[in-house]
Amino acid sequence: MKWLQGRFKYAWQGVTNGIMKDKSIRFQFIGGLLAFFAAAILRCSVWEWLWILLCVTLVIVAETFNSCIERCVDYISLERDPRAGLIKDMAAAAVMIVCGFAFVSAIVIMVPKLIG
Ligand SMILES: Nc1ncnc2c1ncn2[C@@H]1O[C@H](COP(=O)(O)OP(=O)(O)OP(=O)(O)O)[C@@H](O)[C@H]1O
Repeated sequence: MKWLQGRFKYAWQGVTNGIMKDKSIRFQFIGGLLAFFAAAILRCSVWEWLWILLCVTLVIVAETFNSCIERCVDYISLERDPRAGLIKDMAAAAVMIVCGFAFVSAIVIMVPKLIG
């Protein structure tokens, strides 16, 4: 049980440090809160809420991994190197792909409610 508490404490530290110290993670958290706010205003169904929750979770997880990879690369070396650039670009691509999925989901769920 103590082991589990320790794990949770360190993971929670990771969440708070991510929000406080990384502007990209903070930005995605704020975006997620806005998505929840929109879902509440538009009276989304339980399934729509779950889909929005999935999108927000995926985006925040992808951004967290992206920031970790960027920091790992910078920790190893701050020198410019095409291999370092490729690693960072691929990590950023993962975020962009997930954001694309979330954007399409938002259009499909929310636009019909806004129109009619
Ligand atoms: N060491 C490096 N060598 C070569 N190219 C790099 C290097 N570091 C960054 N780059 C290039 O610059 C881009 C931006 O990298 P950077 O680390 O500034 O991330 P960022 O997306 O601006 O995130 P943040 O705003 O959180 O710093 C990378 O995607 C990569 O193309």
